[in-house]
Amino acid sequence: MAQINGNPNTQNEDDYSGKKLKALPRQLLQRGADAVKVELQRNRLRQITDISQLTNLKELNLSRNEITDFPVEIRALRQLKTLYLNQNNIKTIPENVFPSLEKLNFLKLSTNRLEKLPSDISRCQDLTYLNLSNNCLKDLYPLVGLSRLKELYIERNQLAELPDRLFQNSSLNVFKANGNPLRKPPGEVCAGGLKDIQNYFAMLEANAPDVYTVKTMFLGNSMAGKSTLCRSLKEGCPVQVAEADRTVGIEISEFTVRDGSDSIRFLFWDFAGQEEYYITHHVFITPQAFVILAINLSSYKMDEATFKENVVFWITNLQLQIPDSVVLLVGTHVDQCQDENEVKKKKEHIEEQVKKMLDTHTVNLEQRRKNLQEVDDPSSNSEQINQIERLTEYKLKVLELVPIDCTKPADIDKLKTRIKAEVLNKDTFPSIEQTLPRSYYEVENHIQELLENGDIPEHGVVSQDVLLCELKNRLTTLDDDKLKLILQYLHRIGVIMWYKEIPELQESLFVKPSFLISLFKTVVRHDLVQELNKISSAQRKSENALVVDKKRWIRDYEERASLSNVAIRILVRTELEKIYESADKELIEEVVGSKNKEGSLLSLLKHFDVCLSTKHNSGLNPKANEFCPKKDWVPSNPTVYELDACMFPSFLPDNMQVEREWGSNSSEDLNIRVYLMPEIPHGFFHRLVVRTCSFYSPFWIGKDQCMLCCGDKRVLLRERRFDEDQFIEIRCKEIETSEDIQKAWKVIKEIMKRLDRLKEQWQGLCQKVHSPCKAQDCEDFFEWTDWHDWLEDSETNRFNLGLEEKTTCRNGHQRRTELLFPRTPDA
Ligand SMILES: Nc1nc2c(ncn2[C@@H]2O[C@H](COP(=O)(O)OP(=O)(O)OP(=O)(O)O)[C@@H](O)[C@H]2O)c(=O)[nH]1
Repeated sequence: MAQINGNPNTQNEDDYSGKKLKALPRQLLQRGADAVKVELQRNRLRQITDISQLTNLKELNLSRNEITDFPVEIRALRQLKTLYLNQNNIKTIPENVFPSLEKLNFLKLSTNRLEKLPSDISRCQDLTYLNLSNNCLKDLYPLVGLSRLKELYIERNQLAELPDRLFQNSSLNVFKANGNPLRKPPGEVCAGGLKDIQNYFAMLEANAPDVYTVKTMFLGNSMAGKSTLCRSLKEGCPVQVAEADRTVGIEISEFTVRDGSDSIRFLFWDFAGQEEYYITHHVFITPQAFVILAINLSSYKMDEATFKENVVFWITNLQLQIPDSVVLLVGTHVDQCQDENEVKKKKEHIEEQVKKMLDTHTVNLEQRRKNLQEVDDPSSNSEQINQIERLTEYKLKVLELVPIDCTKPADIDKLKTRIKAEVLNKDTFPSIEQTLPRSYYEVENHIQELLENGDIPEHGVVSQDVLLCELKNRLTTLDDDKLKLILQYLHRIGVIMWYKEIPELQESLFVKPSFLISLFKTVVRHDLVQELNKISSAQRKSENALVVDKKRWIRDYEERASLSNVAIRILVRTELEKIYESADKELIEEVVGSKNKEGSLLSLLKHFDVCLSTKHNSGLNPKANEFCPKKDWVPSNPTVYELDACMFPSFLPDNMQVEREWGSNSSEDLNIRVYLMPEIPHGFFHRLVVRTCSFYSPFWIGKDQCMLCCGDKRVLLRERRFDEDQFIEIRCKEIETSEDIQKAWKVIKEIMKRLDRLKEQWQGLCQKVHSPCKAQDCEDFFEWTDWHDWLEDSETNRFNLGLEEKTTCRNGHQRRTELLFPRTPDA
């Protein structure tokens, strides 16, 4: 059949995708009843008229167009089974469309501007897949009654409540709802999945109380007054914190404020301000948080450098990690400022600079969105455009600065009143109110009682079986399954810790999070060298270590950020004995491990990418499998237990070892640059290194470089932060044969997969992938837009390798394509 625009692959299939169409092509309409499947995605369609002529249409793809009004004519397509309308600008769907679509079973309406669903959508009784993510929906009641629905996606809408009848439907097996201001059930319940939601509704009483819970994080530079604020707010009066009593790691506390009949429960997380601790902050920073950013006003100088140090670092990190958080600026040490005028000026300076910073952020986002839309085929960038649009909506809220003197009761009161008012403001905190079944509180209260009565050891580490048994004795109506779901919820809100996903820790629960944190502090601390120096001869001898061993532990830590496992065992044991006087042997062994078994502390530190196992004396991971020529690479078991030491890449002083092993760069190196915008987040590179090196071998790690060996090939990973363009470079050396190329791309793919997964933890981060032109002095590059498809693609042959096609840069230099990307331009 002759066709000018479309590509009829089969007689019934009409492919008009990506043709910049503004109206339906005549040829298509002429097909009338012959058309069965029509692809019109990635065009510029705004209105869809005359489509009712295609009376036999079974599948219609109108995604990634510019449709604003729902195409009502669709109602005439009675044979329609599959309909894609995602990534358009549809605001409403009229009534009387869905009752006619009796056969429709797949409907994708994600990324539109829908505020409401038509009440008759439930008449679409065959619907099994429905995607409504990225809209502005507030109510899902119209979906009740869709009895065959199996998959429902409603992420990132404005839903506060979900209808319980929706979950009485037994067919539903996939349900995703993150990114909504949910209170019934709360987001932390939904995060557990369908079973948790069903369980929640099954337990929810008609008169279940509404509570306000606020996770409050105290951030700011060292000595800014965070602990003072935290403790004073809790006590309701000024509390003096001695300078020597610096926060190590994180401190957790809790208190409740009453406001008439309402009570607000605050969970306080006081983060230490010294840089050494930043590497563990990501473990505890969670979404939907209220952040109190403390700034010492007396030492604040009204210049760029102090603003950067005291404010920019924190706000940028929050913007990247939890862009929907609310930040209250608190200026401390007012009593040490000269007069009110100084306070006033400093407050104005900080607020002005913050405003500028947030405005620049918005302008940059807008600019980036424009750039992505102005390309020839904007739909190829639609994922990134969506992300930016979401970020523009999820603005970080920074509230007016409260200047206080932490030594004055009236000021503590003033701050408390201000915090209460902000927390109860629905515009600032839309999802602070939560409705929970009583049994959720009961479980929590019983755990506290068990701790107080000594039925759970003081440190709060308890096995799953013991805890379940104790709770079942007390709460006879709850079975194991229900209890486990409630415990998981308590883990998600940070009241207890239960890392079910770490095999070594599945069976243990930490019902006192502060205990776990105190363990972290024993090895991640600013004064670790001092602590190592303090190790006594008796402690040394308990591990059969000599004085020279102790000296080597200190030297290795200082020079290579490598801490011997023996030293870790001694430090943790000392700490446990200090806290609990006579800590039981079993606990010590569980936490610190032994010569043959890794303890839970190391499992956790590794799980959170804080450190990785190495040999004490080298940067090598000798147990990992090598990537051998002519043999498919098999990753080493990531849980391999190394006897010797842990390396903390964030604390490495230099790159000397890596540079020695790598040698010099060559213009022939395979070279990929992953640009991260607006910047590479603090800690990102080292976490990537930990993830990659736990899998590959052997490796050498430096301050901002890391070299991996795969068979006889060397791969370099490095962080480049020279100017505003910050990127992570992946280079591979000595690539000659087609086999070399294949192998190198396989390694790069593994690294990029880890990078991509890690990036998910920073919602505000965007990325671009380039391969620079290899010609000398040429500054041109090739942009790689479909790298994401490559990562997802399980059949590597979709991206052809080794076809010896040539690619030419804008300056006319040619290179074989597979040396730039793992694909040919037309693949
Ligand atoms: N005069 C005065 N002293 C304050 C004020 N706020 C805090 N301080 C003192 O400043 C010192 C540091 O306060 P902390 O609360 O320990 O500071 P931090 O931010 O928790 O410090 P890190 O633990 O290092 O992260 C303490 O000695 C406090 O007593 C204030 O408003 N006025």
